[in-house]
Amino acid sequence: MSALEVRLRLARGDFMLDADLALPATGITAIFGPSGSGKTTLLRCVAGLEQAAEARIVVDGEAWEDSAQGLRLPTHRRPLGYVFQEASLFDHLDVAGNLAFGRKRAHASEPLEPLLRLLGIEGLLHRRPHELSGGERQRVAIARALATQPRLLLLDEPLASLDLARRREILPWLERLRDELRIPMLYVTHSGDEVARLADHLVLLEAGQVRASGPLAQTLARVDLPAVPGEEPGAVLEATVVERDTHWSLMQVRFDAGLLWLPDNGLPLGHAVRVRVLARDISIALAPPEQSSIQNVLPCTVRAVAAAGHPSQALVQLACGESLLLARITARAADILQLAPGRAVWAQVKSAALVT
Ligand SMILES: Nc1ncnc2c1ncn2[C@@H]1O[C@H](COP(=O)(O)OP(=O)(O)OP(=O)(O)O)[C@@H](O)[C@H]1O
Repeated sequence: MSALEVRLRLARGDFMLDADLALPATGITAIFGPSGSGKTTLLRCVAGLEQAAEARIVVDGEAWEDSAQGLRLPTHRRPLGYVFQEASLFDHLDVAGNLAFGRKRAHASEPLEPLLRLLGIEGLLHRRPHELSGGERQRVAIARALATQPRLLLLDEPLASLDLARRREILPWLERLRDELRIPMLYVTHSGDEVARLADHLVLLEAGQVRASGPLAQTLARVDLPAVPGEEPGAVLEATVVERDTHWSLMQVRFDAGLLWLPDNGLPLGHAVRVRVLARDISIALAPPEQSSIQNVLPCTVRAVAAAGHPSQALVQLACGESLLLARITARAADILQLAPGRAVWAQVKSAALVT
């Protein structure tokens, strides 16, 4: 049995949302897809703010909605937290007042201190919302959503109204939530960077249909999924910082099957990182190159080859140990190299970056 079951069918004019998802009990599930694909509608249905013609929503064994049984809990009886794009805090209350709001009705009695520490807002309790930066406001909004001890946290583009600097500031806090909270989080986003950095599980929506739902790394490396406009396909590797070359400002990370040099961003040795390698930054050779400007060369096996949008392009899935990579090359090159599943090749990684 899955910890979070979401089955929905809802028609709205030409738009039809049709989802049947079994999602993990903890961690961040990113709901990703183009504008208008139904991401917000899906979240609103889970929250009971929108009524689907057919719905079955089960959280940790408890049915919140089951249209076949005539069951539908109203929103206020669903133990969930909801975080919106704009932090909707009460201006007339300070942070402490905002956090206290709703706790009584939810019978939430656990102390707030661990939550304040988790989001780094212990020092902000007596400030009013207008005395907070955008990033602090959003951290308080997340804390308020969690203060009622929900069984599910919904986040609808929580970083979309923040500038790049504020987004970078808040991402580490979201990573801590992902690693420490024991409830599922559904996280709607437009941003491939946020997906790569935060998600454990990825749901890809297209025109109301679920095109993919699966663990992040495997799903990002699929060659059969539609391109999301404005997003370059690419894979994510879980790695650890193992060495640095201060002379050239580089650091080396180890993933399960090899090593990569990346621009040094100062993280300490031993630190766990996610590395994003875009498909356009990988080229493929049949033999290890002897003299090349490319420092990162990995032995791989071709797993799949598929058309990639434009007829001149091919997308190649490569297995490197247990990890998967994606390469975008020309269809002509794929033909000349006779790339087919099982072929041993060398992936030259032109550039890889930490997800920041
Ligand atoms: N209140 C509404 N009344 C009628 N149609 C709506 C309403 N809200 C959304 N829609 C339509 O429902 C579909 C799904 O919208 P939804 O907001 O869920 O998409 P989304 O993936 O969250 O988009 P975005 O990323 O732009 O926020 C779209 O076709 C949209 O035009």
